[in-house]
Amino acid sequence: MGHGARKQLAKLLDASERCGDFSTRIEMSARALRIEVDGVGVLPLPLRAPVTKKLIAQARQARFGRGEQTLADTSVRDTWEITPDRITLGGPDWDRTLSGVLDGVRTALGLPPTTVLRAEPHALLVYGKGQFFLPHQDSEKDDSMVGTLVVSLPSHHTGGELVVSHAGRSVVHQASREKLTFAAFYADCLHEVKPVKSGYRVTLTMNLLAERTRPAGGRRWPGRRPGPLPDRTLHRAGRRALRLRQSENGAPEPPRVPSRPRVHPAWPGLGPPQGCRRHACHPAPPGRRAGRLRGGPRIGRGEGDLGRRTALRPLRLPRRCRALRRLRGRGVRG
Ligand SMILES: O=C(O)CCC(=O)C(=O)O
Ligand SMILES: [Fe+2]
Repeated sequence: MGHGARKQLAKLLDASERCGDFSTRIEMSARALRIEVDGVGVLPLPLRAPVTKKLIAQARQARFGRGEQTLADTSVRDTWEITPDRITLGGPDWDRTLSGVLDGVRTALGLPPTTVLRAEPHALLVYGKGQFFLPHQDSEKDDSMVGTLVVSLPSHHTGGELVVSHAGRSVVHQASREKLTFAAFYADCLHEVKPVKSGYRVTLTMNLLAERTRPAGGRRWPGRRPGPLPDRTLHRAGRRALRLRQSENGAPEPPRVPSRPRVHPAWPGLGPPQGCRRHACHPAPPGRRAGRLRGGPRIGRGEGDLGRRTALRPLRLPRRCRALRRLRGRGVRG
């Protein structure tokens, strides 16, 4: 990792010591990543239109989950998708860069230093002009998933901002044209991709997994093998992070809603790819519904302002991750 990148991380770590946030963003040199896609080859970064068009030729319409269904509905999600089994990530500095980013993310999100984060590729997404993804939450594939890491590959484009919201606050992540942009957020955050206005936006989405713990001094716990992060450890970590955020924001504890059954994996027939994460979009409760995802008036293509976004909030609570929701007493899943 270069000097500049190290300085940037140090600054980020320092700043975030004081306050864990629900989303964070880090930029890194594009030289850190070598990304190869089956049928296209190694992607030259920054991406240019001819290569991006080759990616689209290899992609399929992206899907999402709603209730028991898996849908490809371009009024909700309009983007191209390449599955992770067709992507190879590498480069001499990639592992070190990613691990530095994950350290920064862990600290910025207010997770304790004993948490070890891992990022697992989920999909390569290509958004052309007018393409978008309406507000939604990402589902967790297992207990260790705590959030999402979106790696935007550098490309010339306008629009296509990633807007992440939680407890009445929103942050907007605009991808760099020259650098890799890493945006991370907790799994309970509502987020959307605004319509791309020009050019192409290309992202690699990754599941953020909290896999094991290590002692604050950097040594492994004696006698412990790496494995899933114990639930209770994650509960405590998230509870502290949540309290910190709530006391800093003055935000009230979110209301509780009844639990809903889990849904089936969102890739029927295809078999769940490794690291599959489901996308769930849920209409708001009746009475608060300004637009519906199915039937009746629809939300405009990606034009949800904050009010509309609120109206489309999922029927479940903000919660850090599946492991943490027991903290709040409810297993609510879309
Ligand atoms: O492309 C992005 O920035 C985010 C995509 C997304 O939200 C998802 O795949 O769940
Ligand atoms: Fe998402």
